[in-house]
Amino acid sequence: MDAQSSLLRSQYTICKPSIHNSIVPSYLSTTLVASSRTRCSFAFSSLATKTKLKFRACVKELQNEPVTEDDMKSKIRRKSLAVFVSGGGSNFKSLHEAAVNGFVHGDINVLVTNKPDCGGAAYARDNDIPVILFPKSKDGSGLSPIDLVNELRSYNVDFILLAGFLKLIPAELVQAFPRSILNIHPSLLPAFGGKGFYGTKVHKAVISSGARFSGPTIHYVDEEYDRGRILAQRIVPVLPNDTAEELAGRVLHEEHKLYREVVAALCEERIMWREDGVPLIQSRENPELYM
Ligand SMILES: Nc1nc2c(c(=O)[nH]1)N[C@@H](CN(C=O)c1ccc(C(=O)N[C@@H](CCC(=O)O)C(=O)O)cc1)CN2
Ligand SMILES: NCC(=O)N[C@@H]1O[C@H](COP(=O)([O-])[O-])[C@@H](O)[C@H]1O
Repeated sequence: MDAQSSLLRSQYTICKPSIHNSIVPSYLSTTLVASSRTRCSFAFSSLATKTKLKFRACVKELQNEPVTEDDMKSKIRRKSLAVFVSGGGSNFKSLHEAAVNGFVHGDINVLVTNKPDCGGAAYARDNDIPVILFPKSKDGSGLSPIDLVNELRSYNVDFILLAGFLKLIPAELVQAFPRSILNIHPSLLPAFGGKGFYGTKVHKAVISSGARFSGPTIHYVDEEYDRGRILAQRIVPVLPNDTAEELAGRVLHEEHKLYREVVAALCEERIMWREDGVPLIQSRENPELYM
């Protein structure tokens, strides 16, 4: 092993190779994660072109050349996303636009809904995104939980994003996609969450409580309503003469921005889990900062 590779090994925590058959020298055919300021983390893919891109990006980093966003994204696999809606789907549309314009390093490959005539489903059909009915409706149409898991697997779904979906996600789905299902809720959880707290009902309860602030929460989904690990929140003021509709509009505006930022971090693998189980988002600009 030459001096450079031994230096590399001394500075970095060597992890298990994520993918074999790389075309680069053996001492680089592993995942190296910098322990110091310059982070040079790369996992080589089995595709020569991607490996060259990743290797080039890492060498640029080691040579202290600026690494562009494209360099970063060329090292990370583009993610496959499923969105679940029950209503108008403004968060879904916002996320789809972010995926199309490149802000989110992923593709929304399937929409799931319990309301096939809702606005979100119409938008999906207009944009050639397959629509799946879940759960089963009274006439027997729609998928069972196991069939839905299998269907999502057929789209290679990495993450499930709930966006105004009003049915309980069953344990089969939660267990099939661990730490991979997010929900956006229009209050500062744990306040004003749980069964019965959805849509305008949430905002009416916030106003009635006299709370001075509200805002969206994005959290991981577990078997209960709104009890999963909180990942991100934003606050908005509750004004003295607010109607539920006015507060809803103020919160929804923040929801769109927050969900785009969180899903971008998710797809760029910038979610870190603290030892006590709290998930944190690593800043895109400065990897030393978390939020
Ligand atoms: N397993 C989970 N499933 C879902 C979660 C979750 O956290 N874990 N979040 C909800 C979204 N949500 C709040 O963010 C929510 C949606 C609906 C309800 C509710 O009370 N629904 C009614 C039925 C409403 C209807 O059919 O029109 C009910 O269950 O009686 C509470 C919270 C999505 N799923
Ligand atoms: N408890 C779940 C819940 O109330 N979700 C809320 O439904 C709305 C969906 O709007 P959209 O369909 O326009 O994205 C959003 O405000 C979301 O926070």
